[in-house]
Amino acid sequence: MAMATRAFVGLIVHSLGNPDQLDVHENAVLVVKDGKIACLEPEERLPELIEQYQISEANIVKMTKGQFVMPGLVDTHLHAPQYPNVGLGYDKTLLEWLDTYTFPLEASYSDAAFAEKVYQAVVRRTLNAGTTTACYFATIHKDSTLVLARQCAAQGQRALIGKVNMNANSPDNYIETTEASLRDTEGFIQEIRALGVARVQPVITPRFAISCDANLMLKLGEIAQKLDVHVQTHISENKGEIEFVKELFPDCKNYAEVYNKAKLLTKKTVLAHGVYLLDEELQLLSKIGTSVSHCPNSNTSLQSGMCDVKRLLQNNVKVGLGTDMSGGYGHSIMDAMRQALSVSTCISFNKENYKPLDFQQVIHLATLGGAEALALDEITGNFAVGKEFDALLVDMNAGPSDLIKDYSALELLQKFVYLADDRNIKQVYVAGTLAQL
Ligand SMILES: O=c1[nH]c(=O)c2nc[nH]c2[nH]1
Ligand SMILES: [Zn+2]
Repeated sequence: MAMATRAFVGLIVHSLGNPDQLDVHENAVLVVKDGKIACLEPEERLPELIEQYQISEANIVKMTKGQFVMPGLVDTHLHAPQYPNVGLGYDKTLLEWLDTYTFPLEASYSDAAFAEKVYQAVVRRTLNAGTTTACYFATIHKDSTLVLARQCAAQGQRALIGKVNMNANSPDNYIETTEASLRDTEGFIQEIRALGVARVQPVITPRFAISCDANLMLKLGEIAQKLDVHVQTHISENKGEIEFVKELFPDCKNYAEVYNKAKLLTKKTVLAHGVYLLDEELQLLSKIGTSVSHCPNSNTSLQSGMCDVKRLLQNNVKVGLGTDMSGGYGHSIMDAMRQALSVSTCISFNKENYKPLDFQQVIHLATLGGAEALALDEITGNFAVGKEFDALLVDMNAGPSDLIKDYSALELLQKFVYLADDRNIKQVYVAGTLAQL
């Protein structure tokens, strides 16, 4: 059945690429045809557009006071298998946290039935919080990672999905040989592509430089190049981690160089955290077009440190937001926006003339910034004509917010950033299809 052509009428907000200033249309009409943005015009043109696009009355969504449409949220970094641990285990820092809580849980995804139960819940929970695009780490298990891909396909989430690679410094019950790691990675890429769902794609996922030896990383870099696949990993999250990487790779002048030597830094690579990246590393990322996923909740919860997003942006590094669940205790990019603001404010306390992030900038990072960070910005991230309609209908009359006076469009957006939760997300669309929440 052909997809209905729809019109959304009222307040429409998105980023055109300038993080400092959103593009706000107070009385607008957005037409969605075949799941894509057909036009964004002033409301006066509604009668003509109804005629031109043959839009039926039932497919005109008129927003009321307090409601608006914005692009869907992009989670550039989260771990689906860690969902059962969300909210647990923040008494340890990264390396001990991995050994104590995370690896034992992830090892249990050799059981695909367990994976099905968790992954169904993760996709549902994140979609319900407005995450229309998610970039997932799964585990080393190919078959249960495919379960996650099928869940995204079935529930209608746009996703990059990574079978994790780990052949070093890992527990005996959660490690793979180089041969198995490469075979299953290529097999996974073939099988996920065979699902034939364009919005669900693979991402090559060496866990981090501690869990993979140089040979495995180089082979993965070559696969990424050969098959034109996205890449994700972690970098410079924690001081102990950075020291260990230095010991393991004494010939590399910094952490980014380890990945660069392995051909893992590309325009389609996203690196999680980057709290302690050096200026020379930022210059390299900027030159290549590799991005950083900023995960403020995780960086605070695991006591990793404070990432200076302003500095990344000033160095022309692409940045998106990530929950890093369960390193972070939140599953929601609404939470990530708030935590990004808090961390940026804390950084400003120790710096002269430092202007912290503001609410418009975090909305940009959560939408178009995230899409750019995942190299998906030709498809999603804002309402440019021809992009897929990944969007939220937000209602600030619900949940924790009472609209007891008249608020301007920018005030409503501020309230969204500081107050909203899933009760404010009335509808979620991915590629024009309404998700069942
Ligand atoms: O926050 C993190 N979560 C993880 O699972 C992980 N693995 C390596 N480095 C990591 N950092
Ligand atoms: Zn992570």
